Amino acid sequence: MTKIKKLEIILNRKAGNGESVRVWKSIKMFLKKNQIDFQIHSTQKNGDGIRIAKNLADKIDKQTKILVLGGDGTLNQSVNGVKLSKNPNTPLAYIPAGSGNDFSRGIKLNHVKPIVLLQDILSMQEPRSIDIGKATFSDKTKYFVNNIGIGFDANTVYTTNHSKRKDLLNKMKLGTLAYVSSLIKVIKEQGAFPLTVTTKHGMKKFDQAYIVSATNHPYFGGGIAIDPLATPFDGKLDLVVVNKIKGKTFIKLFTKLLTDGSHLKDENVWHIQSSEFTLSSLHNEYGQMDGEELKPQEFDINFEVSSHPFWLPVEK
Ligand SMILES: Nc1ncnc2c1ncn2[C@@H]1O[C@H](COP(=O)(O)OP(=O)(O)OP(=O)(O)O)[C@@H](O)[C@H]1O
Repeated sequence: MTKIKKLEIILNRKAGNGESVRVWKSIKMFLKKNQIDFQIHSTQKNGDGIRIAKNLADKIDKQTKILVLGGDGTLNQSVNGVKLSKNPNTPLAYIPAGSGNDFSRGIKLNHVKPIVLLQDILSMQEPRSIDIGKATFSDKTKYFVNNIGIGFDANTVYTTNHSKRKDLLNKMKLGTLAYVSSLIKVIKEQGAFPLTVTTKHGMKKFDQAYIVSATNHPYFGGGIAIDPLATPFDGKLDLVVVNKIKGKTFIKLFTKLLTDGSHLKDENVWHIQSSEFTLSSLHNEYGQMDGEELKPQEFDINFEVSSHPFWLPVEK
């Protein structure tokens, strides 16, 4: 194993309802045993990941690697922090320790044990480039590793986060139950909304959009393959728009979504792959980015595919 000088570790101790602390204990033991120098930077609140990653990337040297230990939200913040720094192409290493871990699933690293992943990360000489999304809002630019959703999935994220029972169910290791009970509420409450998609080939209008996902890889919501055809290695983003449907048609489509992915062929689903497109909805809707809430708003977002170097042993 090539010796690196130091690991700067961004740790979210709240990620994965304690999973990150469990993973961190085993990693710490390995680092101490192998006399690898490290410094830990714990996030204390939302937004800390951006600040810490920016500060670290501002003064990074060649023998130091930044390692992110947390869930998709912590990785999102770390990528955005690096992009704001003086060295926006600073590679990031990542060990998933969240609840959903959709990014690691999307790059097919979710079955790799943390210590095995750490050994690969330490020995890598060159980082690998992986697609990420770049979203330009009217007032800001944000990068995302998984997806940005408007409507149904975003409403589910919002409803779960604001559910009074969430903390209790999480403590009882029943987080999925919180998600399912939110899902039932959202199915009842989420309405259709108008959406305009603009690509280099023209404009498409939807009067009854219901699920809208601009995605870098197949997964949202902790392993639901909204877009089985998406890959973070093709230099494109995918867009899936599902129209509002009811009753048996909805159940049939939902079953396809949760089982064999054939929903993409359904007449109520529209799917494109493109390096750039714009989404516009003049309707107050919930939004989510990598599982984190975007406050309800009228969306007007330009999407472009981008990429970032990662210390991650991925195969295309
Ligand atoms: N010390 C802290 N206390 C409370 N919240 C924190 C703290 N540190 C970070 N956060 C916030 O915790 C949230 C969740 O983090 P993260 O997404 O990494 O974990 P997760 O939700 O368990 O994983 P996943 O997104 O993969 O499901 C993020 O919004 C992050 O800003």
